[in-house]
Amino acid sequence: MTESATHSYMSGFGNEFATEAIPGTLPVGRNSPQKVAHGLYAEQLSGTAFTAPRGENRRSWLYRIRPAAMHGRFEPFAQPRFHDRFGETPVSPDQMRWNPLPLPEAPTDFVEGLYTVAGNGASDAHAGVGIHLYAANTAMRGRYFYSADGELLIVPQQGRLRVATELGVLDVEPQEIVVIPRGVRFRVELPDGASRGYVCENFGALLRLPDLGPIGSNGLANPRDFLAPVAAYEQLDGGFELIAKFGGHLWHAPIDHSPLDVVAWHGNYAPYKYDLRRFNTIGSISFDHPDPSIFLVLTSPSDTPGVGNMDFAIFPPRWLVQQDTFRPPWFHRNVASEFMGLVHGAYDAKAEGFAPGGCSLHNCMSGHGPDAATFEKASSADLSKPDVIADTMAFMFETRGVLKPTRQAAEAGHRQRDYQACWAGLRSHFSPPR
Ligand SMILES: O=C(O)Cc1cc(O)ccc1O
Ligand SMILES: [Fe+2]
Repeated sequence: MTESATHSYMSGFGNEFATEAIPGTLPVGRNSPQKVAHGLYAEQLSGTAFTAPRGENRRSWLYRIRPAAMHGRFEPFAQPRFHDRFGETPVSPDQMRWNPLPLPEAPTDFVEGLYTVAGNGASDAHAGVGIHLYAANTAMRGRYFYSADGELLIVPQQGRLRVATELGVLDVEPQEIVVIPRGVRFRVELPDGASRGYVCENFGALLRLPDLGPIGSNGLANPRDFLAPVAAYEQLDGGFELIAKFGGHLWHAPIDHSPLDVVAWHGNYAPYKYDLRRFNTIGSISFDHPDPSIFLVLTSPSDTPGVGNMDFAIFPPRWLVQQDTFRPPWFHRNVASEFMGLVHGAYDAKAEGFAPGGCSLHNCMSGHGPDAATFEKASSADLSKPDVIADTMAFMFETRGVLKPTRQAAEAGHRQRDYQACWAGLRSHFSPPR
């Protein structure tokens, strides 16, 4: 177990964990005894099909004060900025970029602050993603949320998050990520007040560590650096609200107690966090800039081998030593679609305009790459010296399907209408031999 400021964690990706806030709560040698210790209810939470292969099978057993079934009737919940209405306008192949989502002035909690940018697939078909931003300034009070549509990969950019979940509490800061499994109920507190970040709602297969192939048995994100919370429960009665995202719509139901009432749990379906600064970055030490798959942290596979429903890659600090090489990302067009965000610092393909908290979208086969200033600089850089890319953390949600912006994102005031101008200065240098 490792200690954070106030909470303990258990380490390892997808382990079979067992944790008790009150010792002696977990049944021994069975999951569902006739009577659970301390008068608790036993409840199974399945994240994969019952019959999924053992290596992919995820479920946890929760021992709780009241079962999750206990709440009032769901009614529609109005939060018009958070939804699955991707591609309401014709999806243009334009490269797109946005300034950071403005921070709210009125009191806004995490759920109220969610803002959908783009997405693909369909949550009810368990394929695709929703990509959202959040900008919030107040803790969720008396309110709990879960998404039945997908697991939530949260990438804070400004401000720490305290994520109190059914399975325990996670403290997360910028340059860390947290993943909340589909269905897990949680509340977000904002210890630093105004906070902003990115969320990938993964409708597809659960995120997992990629295979390492010839890299070997270590490297990239190492399993032991993933941290799951220890059991922590609150025993609270009151007039609370349970908000659900289900089928692309938001719903709320009254609940007369806190659903974060799990005293002990065991299993391998749990929230986790990971510090991106622990990533063991691997790159070229000879020539050429490698494909960004070398920077893969987590992947949600699709049904086609080697093709991700969603890949989460980062562009962390690293040394560049390649010889006879244009060192920054090359110009390219891909079959995959790329949503990028910047947590911290500057990104090595863009000298200007890609601000921390901002985002960009380069869809299937839309040409992109270094801006004109980056190209000029890197084309004449002195390659006899290594370059260090320090103090930076960019990331990419890369998807198999086209990312369709929402109307609000396509028409947003913070969209950079002149984004294409960053390549306008790339002149023709062609001089054929005479
Ligand atoms: O477009 C981008 O900036 C992301 C990216 C980075 C890289 O190093 C190689 C390919 C790629 O798509
Ligand atoms: Fe790219």
